[in-house]
Amino acid sequence: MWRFAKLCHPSGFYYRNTADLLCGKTLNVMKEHLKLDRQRLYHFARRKQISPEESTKPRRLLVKLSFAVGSACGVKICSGSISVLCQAHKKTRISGLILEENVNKDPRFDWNQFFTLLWPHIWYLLAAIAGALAVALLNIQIPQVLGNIVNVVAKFARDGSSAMFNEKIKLPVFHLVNLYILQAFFTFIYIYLLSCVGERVATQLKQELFESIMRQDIAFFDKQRTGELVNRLTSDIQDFKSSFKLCISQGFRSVAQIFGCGMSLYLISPQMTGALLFVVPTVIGVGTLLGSLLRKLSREAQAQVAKTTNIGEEAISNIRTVRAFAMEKQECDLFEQEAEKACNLNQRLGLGIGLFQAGTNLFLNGMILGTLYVGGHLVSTSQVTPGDLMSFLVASQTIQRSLAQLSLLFGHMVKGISAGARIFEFINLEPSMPLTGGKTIPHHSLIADVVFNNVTFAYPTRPQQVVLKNFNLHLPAGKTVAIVGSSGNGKSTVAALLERFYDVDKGSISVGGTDIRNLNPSWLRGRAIGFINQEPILFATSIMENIRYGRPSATDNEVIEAAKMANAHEFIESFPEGYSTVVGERGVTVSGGQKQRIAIARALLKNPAILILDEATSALDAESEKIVQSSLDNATRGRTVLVIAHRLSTVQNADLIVVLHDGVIVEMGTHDALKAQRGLYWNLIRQQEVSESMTRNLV
Ligand SMILES: Nc1ncnc2c1ncn2[C@@H]1O[C@H](COP(=O)(O)OP(=O)(O)OP(=O)(O)O)[C@@H](O)[C@H]1O
Repeated sequence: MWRFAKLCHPSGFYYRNTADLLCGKTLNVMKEHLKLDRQRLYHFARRKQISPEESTKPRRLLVKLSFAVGSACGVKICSGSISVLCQAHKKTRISGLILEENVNKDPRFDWNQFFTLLWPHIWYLLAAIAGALAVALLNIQIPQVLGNIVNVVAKFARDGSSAMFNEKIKLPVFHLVNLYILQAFFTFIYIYLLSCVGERVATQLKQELFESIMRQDIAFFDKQRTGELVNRLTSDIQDFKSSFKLCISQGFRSVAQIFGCGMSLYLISPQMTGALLFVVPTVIGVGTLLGSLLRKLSREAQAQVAKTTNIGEEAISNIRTVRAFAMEKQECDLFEQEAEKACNLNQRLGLGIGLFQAGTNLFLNGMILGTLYVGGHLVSTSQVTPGDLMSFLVASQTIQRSLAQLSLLFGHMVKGISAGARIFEFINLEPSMPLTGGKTIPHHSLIADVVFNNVTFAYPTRPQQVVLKNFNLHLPAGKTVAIVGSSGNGKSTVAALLERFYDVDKGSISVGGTDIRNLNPSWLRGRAIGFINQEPILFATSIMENIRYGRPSATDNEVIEAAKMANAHEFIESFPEGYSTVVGERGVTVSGGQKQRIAIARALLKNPAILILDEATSALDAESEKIVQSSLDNATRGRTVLVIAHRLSTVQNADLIVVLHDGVIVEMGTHDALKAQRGLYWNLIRQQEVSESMTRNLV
């Protein structure tokens, strides 16, 4: 219970009663019925702004949570009981709803997480801050030394003699040179150390973010656009890193200089200092006011930049489709439009930051003029020396520069904080389906019969459309079962559920007698199941590495054996570079049939007990189909096979053929038995025969 309390809130205390409430039986009921895990439930409660104080009152939390879930589901909830929540779930799919809640439109920057990230580098960071402060201290002394030099010069000018000038001037000049050398040394130290910390932190963030993205559910990728994810990995990390470095280096230095030089000013002339005093609070006040405005604008601009990147990325990665439809101009126009919007937003942001900086500079220059006027008057009445006036001017200019730098930093900080908030938000996303954990079955004892038991499923992004309804299917070990039916009836969904890309809403799927929800998902996908689909994706590396992707520990000989089994060895050997041939991005430099055979070899290398063929030959011409089909015949021997096919001629020899219509099995049997029934299967065969004969006639 205490561990849960800690999970709920970093400080670990607030949620003690909530933990009481959600633990044990209640939590189990919720988890079972609502598919909520603790983290997601907590996140949901947070998104609905249920404050820690409220959550110490269990009943109020529950009522509020029920109302939040209820109103989101369109269910009227009159009491805060768990059973009502469960009823709400029956009417709609709360798991989908919670998923929607996962990505916040306006993420907050988590300072706790930020400091945790910095903690391992604390000594480097402290040393860098100390270096920056040392530079500030040296800068504070410079006006004083310059003042001393001016006083010496003024004295000789008054006396009208240059005797002993060198002796008198030597000491302050020597002091100044020392200050400059030390300043250079400490500048080097803090910039170098800060670069080290900045790069380490950025790399760690990048790794954590990438890991988090990689472990998300497939449903997450159904919703998120690739461009936005890439943007977070690149420009958000870059923005965060540069603003972090700037804030630490210039922030500390500027603040120290403002205070140090402020003290010097006071010591030189309290009257002149008094006039300056009201400037700092004014600048800070205006800065805070403009802050929230610029933050909002910065968020909008960054989101628009992400959108633009996404459009560009999509067009580039699908360049063949773009070219085939002669859509280059439209793509360019769309990109231009979005880039223009991003440009406008960034220009408005620039305008805001520019106005702020220009205003600050104008104000500060006016302040220098005022100082000169008042200072000149004090010198003329001998209340201060010319050296003091010089010191005062240089010190107040140092303050001016520091304030200007702070205002500049302000823009960077705004950008960095919103980039950081988005990065942390994605790092903290908890997938509803873990990648590891659960049982693995030793490969040799895996009796891979597969049973779909009363499965009902709708995609999380489209919860209203139930794709499979009470779907029951038994795939006996070592047999081939084919699923046929017209397009959009849920055939590929069956394969996706068996791979556990999504969890079923109702019912269960078992492999070798074990519910796949209790199996280790990585083992299930990585070892137990092989998957070959219509358009396999190859990586832009060598054929050897592409096949080895099936089992990274495989030796070269094992790779070659798998290629032989997939009828791929011959054509690979015919390439001048053989297995070292690089296939280009997404495998563009090999033909469709060759790509398919490489993919079969890749799947065979796993030696999976179950093989899914999702329209594996439908993209090929008759000639290639024959070769690939013979590779598949090799591949399916001794395995439990699920075939999804459009071309019915390819499944005639299956042990069982299942006809799917609207997510429901309407016919089931062997090819001959189904043909004899003269039902939907027979109709599908006739439709296909008609279209094939029409094609033949056309040719
Ligand atoms: N990721 C997804 N998110 C939401 N809906 C989806 C998703 N994938 C498929 N669907 C929908 O689920 C339904 C079944 O799709 P599925 O791909 O399983 O059909 P299919 O029978 O394999 O079709 P085809 O033969 O054309 O490949 C379709 O209405 C489709 O629009």
